[in-house]
Formats: sequence, C-alpha cells, structure tokens
Amino acid sequence: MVALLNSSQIQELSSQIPDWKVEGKHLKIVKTFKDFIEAIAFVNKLVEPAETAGHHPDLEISYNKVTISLTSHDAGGLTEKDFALARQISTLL
Ligand SMILES: C[C@H](O)[C@H](O)[C@H]1CNC2=NC(N)=NC(=O)C2=N1
Repeated sequence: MVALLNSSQIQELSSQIPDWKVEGKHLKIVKTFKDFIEAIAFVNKLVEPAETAGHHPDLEISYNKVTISLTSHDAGGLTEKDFALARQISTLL
C-alpha cells in the first residue's frame, strides 16, 4: 500500500493540478460535456489508464456532467497514486 501524503505534500502536489479541488480525503473535478453520449465516451477513456495504474476513480454521471473523485481507499486518504491519476486524467480533458 502507498503511504498517505501529509498536508504540505498535498498542498505542493495540488498546486500542479489547479483544475482539481482537494475536498477532505478526495481530489475532485467536474466536467460538463455536450450530452450523455460524450460524457460516457469520456468515462470510457478513463478505463485504460485506471486499469494500467491499478487505481480507479469514483465516478458520478449526471446526464452530461461527470464528477471524478480520487482517493486511495486502501490507505484511507490521498496518496501519490491519486495525484498521478489526476495528472493523467487532466491530459484527457
Ligand atoms: C488489489 C487492487 O490493487 C486494489 O483493490 C485497488 C484497486 N483500485 C483501487 N483504487 C482506488 N482508488 N483505491 C484503492 O484502494 C484501490 N485498490
């Protein structure tokens, strides 16, 4: 299991991904698409990087809006894995 990050590490890493918000033990971003089809197409693009990383986002889809929430369930908070996946997801947005 990867180690939990401390608050100064979280502050430093989150400054590199300004589109994402730190909300408690999660990194969050909300992205709006043209319609449900495009929202789902985007969600499908997350499968490959998540499987490769062995780390998976929590997803909420509401019509054309996708909320992505990242946390390390096993560690009980934010780890380097969450930031690595957030940086990767940002390249798809
Ligand atoms: C065995 C496997 O590595 C674990 O079940 C993984 C899978 N993906 C995961 N993803 C996230 N976000 N947190 C986890 O703790 C987690 N655990």
